[in-house]
Amino acid sequence: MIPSAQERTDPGFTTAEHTAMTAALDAAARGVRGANPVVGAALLHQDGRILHTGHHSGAGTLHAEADALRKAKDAGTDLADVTMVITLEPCNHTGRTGPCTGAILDAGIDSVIFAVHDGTEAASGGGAFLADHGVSMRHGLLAEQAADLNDRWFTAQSQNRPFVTLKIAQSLDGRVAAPDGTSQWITGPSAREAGHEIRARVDAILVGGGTARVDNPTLTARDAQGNPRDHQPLRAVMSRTPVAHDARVRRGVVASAHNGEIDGRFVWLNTHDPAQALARLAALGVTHVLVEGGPTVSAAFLAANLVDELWLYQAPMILGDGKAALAPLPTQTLADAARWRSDPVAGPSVRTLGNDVAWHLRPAAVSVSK
Ligand SMILES: NC(=O)C1=CN([C@@H]2O[C@H](COP(=O)(O)OP(=O)(O)OC[C@H]3O[C@@H](n4cnc5c(N)ncnc54)[C@H](OP(=O)(O)O)[C@@H]3O)[C@@H](O)[C@H]2O)C=CC1
Ligand SMILES: Nc1c(N[C@@H]2O[C@H](COP(=O)(O)O)[C@@H](O)[C@H]2O)[nH]c(=O)[nH]c1=O
Repeated sequence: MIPSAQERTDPGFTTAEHTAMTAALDAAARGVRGANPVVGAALLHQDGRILHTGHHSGAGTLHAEADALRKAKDAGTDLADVTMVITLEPCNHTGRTGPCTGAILDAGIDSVIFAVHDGTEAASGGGAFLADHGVSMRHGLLAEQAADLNDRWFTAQSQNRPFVTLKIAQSLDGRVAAPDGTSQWITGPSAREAGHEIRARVDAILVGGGTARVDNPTLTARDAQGNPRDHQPLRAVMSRTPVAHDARVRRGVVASAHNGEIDGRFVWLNTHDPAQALARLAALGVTHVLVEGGPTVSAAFLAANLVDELWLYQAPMILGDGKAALAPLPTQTLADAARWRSDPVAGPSVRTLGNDVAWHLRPAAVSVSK
């Protein structure tokens, strides 16, 4: 569930519209974080009934508006006297899917309420476009909640960088490897499979040189049987030391679902600066990157405030010594500690996976101008 809707009704909106936006926000939370914002939509009849809701399930899938309209079409719902209530301004461009503005006009919807503007260069202007085509447009309803829902996505967009997901698989005492460097495996099969699901939906996966040297990982996306998944992320190693010629991460892997030229490729990022690494990945077309450690690189991204989402997998194992999950950060006193909060998007923020626990988090600080 999304943080509860604000108690007061926004001026200019009815209670039914308020309820519909709350339903749209809840629907948005069924999506996943990544290259695209999470978005929800509700079709509200004049008589107060919410006819259908829709949500966006990630890059390449139907947008929330189109999802709600598809449900309406499948159910044969009459869309006369219906307002489309959306958490984000409808897009006005053709990306991997068609423009939502067109879908709204085609469906004969003549009234739209959206919560916050889509300020991205490619998708913005949908509100004005629809108004020009005779649709009654209103916005600002539950804008605070809607802006908060995608705060880090807006930040990443404004910084022209990929959305960054960090994954850590640690012991009960917060360690990611034993003193001799062994770490496979700390978490069990279910938690690791969840990690592979993330690998399968990002454009790129990044590790530091230490992980590349100690683990010699493949960084491929695999299913529960160990077979390669259709989509393979670009595999990146961030280090000043060149990556060994025979490193597994350099080995070719075939992505059968071709989403771009970078799929399954390897890239060496010769830098210690996370912002530079992201700029390089962005130039290659990466919009969502999974940072899989190790502790030095994870800490560098956190110190630079460049982590938008964190998946923390914790195993009931005590190592006692070995690598801490994060290299030291500059925090000296509790008041300066970086705060995180449970993420309501993509299912329960805390869940049990086999013997392990997965905790889905996002930075607590709101660092976006709304
Ligand atoms: N359980 C888990 O989830 C995971 C565990 N691990 C474990 O972690 C251990 C490796 O730890 P660690 O060496 O910290 O791994 P890292 O992957 O963080 O690699 C650190 C190395 O990356 C380079 N580097 C890149 N950016 C920076 C930066 N900003 N500052 C300093 N160096 C940077 C340096 O190499 P160079 O000098 O060549 O430039 C540095 O030595 C292994 O034992 C591995 O098994 C690793 C990943 C996940
Ligand atoms: N040890 C550890 C993880 N480690 C991560 O997995 C990488 C190995 O990837 P691959 O060679 O493709 O299987 C390794 O380098 C590190 O990034 N992950 C987890 O989910 N649980 C674990 O216990």
